Amino acid sequence: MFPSVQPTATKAWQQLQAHAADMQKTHMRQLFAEDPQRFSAFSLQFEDILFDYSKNILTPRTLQLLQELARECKLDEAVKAMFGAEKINATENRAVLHTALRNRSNQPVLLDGKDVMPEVNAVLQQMEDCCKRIHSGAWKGFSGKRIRYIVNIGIGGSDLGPVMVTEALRPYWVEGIQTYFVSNVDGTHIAETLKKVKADETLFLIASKTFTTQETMTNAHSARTWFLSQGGSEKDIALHFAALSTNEKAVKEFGIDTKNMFAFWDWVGGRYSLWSAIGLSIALTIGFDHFSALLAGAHATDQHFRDTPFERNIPVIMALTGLWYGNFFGADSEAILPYDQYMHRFAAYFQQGNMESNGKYVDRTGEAVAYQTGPIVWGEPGTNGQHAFYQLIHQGTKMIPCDFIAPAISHNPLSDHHPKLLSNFFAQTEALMNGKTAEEVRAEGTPEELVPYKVFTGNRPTNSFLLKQVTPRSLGALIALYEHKIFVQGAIWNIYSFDQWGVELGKQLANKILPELSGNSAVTSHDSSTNGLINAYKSMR
Ligand SMILES: O=P(O)(O)OC[C@H]1O[C@](O)(CO)[C@@H](O)[C@@H]1O
Repeated sequence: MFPSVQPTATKAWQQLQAHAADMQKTHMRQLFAEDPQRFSAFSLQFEDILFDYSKNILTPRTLQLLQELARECKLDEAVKAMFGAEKINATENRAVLHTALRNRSNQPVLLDGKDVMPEVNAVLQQMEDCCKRIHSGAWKGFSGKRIRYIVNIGIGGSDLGPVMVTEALRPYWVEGIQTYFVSNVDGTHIAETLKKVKADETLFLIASKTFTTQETMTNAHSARTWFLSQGGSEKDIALHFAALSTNEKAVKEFGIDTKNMFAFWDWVGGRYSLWSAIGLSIALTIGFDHFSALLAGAHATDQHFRDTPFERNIPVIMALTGLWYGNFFGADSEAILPYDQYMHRFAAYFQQGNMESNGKYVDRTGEAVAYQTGPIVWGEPGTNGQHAFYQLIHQGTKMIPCDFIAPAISHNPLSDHHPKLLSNFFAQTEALMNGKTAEEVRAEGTPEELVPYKVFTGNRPTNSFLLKQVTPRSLGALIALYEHKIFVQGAIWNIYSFDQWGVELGKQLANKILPELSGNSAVTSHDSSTNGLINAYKSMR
C-alpha cells in the first residue's frame, strides 16, 4: 500500500500557499502578454485530443510546485499500487482494476497471484457472441421475431455510463436497434418506457453489481410482471432477460438463466464499470467493434497515465489545476461544458464519477481532513448553458473553473451550424480569460452609469479539449482522462476514492420508513419534521 501523507504537511503545500498569495494578484491577460509561446508551453496533444490548459492562473513555477506536491504525496506509488492490483480500496478490501477491463495489451494482471485477464476476455467474448446473435437476428424472442429493443434497468454506475456513452455515440447506433434506460424507482420511468417497446421483441438487461439495489430490483420485477402480462411465459424469461452482475446467487433467485448472466467482479467500482459487462447495453447499441474501440481508447489513456512524466501527463495536470483552485483559491465547483449535443450526459456522468469518489471528509488514517476535497461537478452542453448559467461564470462572485470540450468535426455538418457552435466555444474561453476593462467598455460609447455593469473581470480559468471528432476511441480516451484525474486528486487528498459509504444512511432510513407508509396510523418514530411530512402524505393520498 502506498504511504499515507497528509498533503498540508508537505513542504510543497506551504510553498504553494505563499505562491498562491502572489498568483491571486496575477491576471492571465498579463501572463499571455508576457509570453507569446504560452499556448505551446501549456498545451498537450494526445491521440486526436488537444488539451489546452494555458488559460489557467499558473506559471511554470506553479506547475513545478504542484508536481512537487504530487511527488511528496507519493502519487507515483499510488499509480503503481492501482495498476499492480493492490487493495487500495481498503475500506472494502478490494483492488481497483477497471484498467484491466480495457487492457488490450493482454499483459497479465495478477490479483492475489491469479491473472484476471482470462476471465475478462471470456466475458468480452460472451458479450461479442451476444451482440452477433442479436444483430444477426439469430436470437429470437418468444414469438419468433428478432430482438429490436434493449431496455437496460440499472441505476448510478449501472446506468449513467451506458446512458452517457450511447448518447455520445448515437451516430454509431446499429440500425434496427432501439435502446432505452430505466433507472428511477419512480414508476413513471418504467411505465413510460414500456409504452415504447413490444415484449416479444425486447431484451431486458438487469444491470446491477450487487443485484440488491432497491430501485433496480423494483423496476426489474415490474418489467417481469409486464412481460408475463404481454404474452410471455415463465420459460420465455430466458429469451428476454439477461443479468449484468457480480451476484450469481441473486441472479438465479430472480429467475434469470445463468447462461444469460454476464459477470464482473468486486474489483470493478460501479462508477467505473461501463468497461465491464455493464457495458453490454453499449455494445448492443453501437456494435461490439465500436465497443472494442472505446476500450482501446481508454487503454491508450491508461498507458499515457501510467508511463508519462507528471510534466506531460494530462490526467495529472487536470488534477493538479483542479486542486490548485479548490485548495488555494477557494473554488468549490467545476463545470464540464461539452460543445457537442450528443455529449449531453457527460457532466452528469462525471458528477457521479467525481462526487461519489472524492466527496469524502475522512482521510486514509481515519481523521477528518482540514482541507477541501472533491468539488461539486455540474454542467450542460454549450450553447444552451450560455443562455442559462454563464452569466454567473462571467460576472458572479464565485470562481468556477470550467472544462470546455468540442469536436472539430461534427457528425451533422449542417450548413454553418458547426462553425457557429465552435465560434462560441472559442469565444467563451477567450472572454473568460480576458474579460473587458472599464476603458474598453467606455471606448464602446457606453453611458458612464452603465460602465460597472458591463465590465468583465476576466481571469476565470478554463481548460479546452479539442477533439478531432467524437468517436468510440476518442470518447474512451477522454473518459479515462477524467477517471484518472479523479484518482490523482484522491491520492493527493489522501482519501479513499473507491468506496461510497455516504450513500448508505439514506438507503437504510428509506427501508425503515417504507413499512411505516402503509396503513393510516400516525407515525411518531422520527423527528417532528419527518413525522409531520409522513403524516401529511398519508392524509393527502
Ligand atoms: O450496480 P448496483 O449494485 O445496483 O449499484 C448501483 C449504484 O449504487 C451505488 O452503490 C450507490 O449509489 C453506486 O455506487 C452504484 O453505481
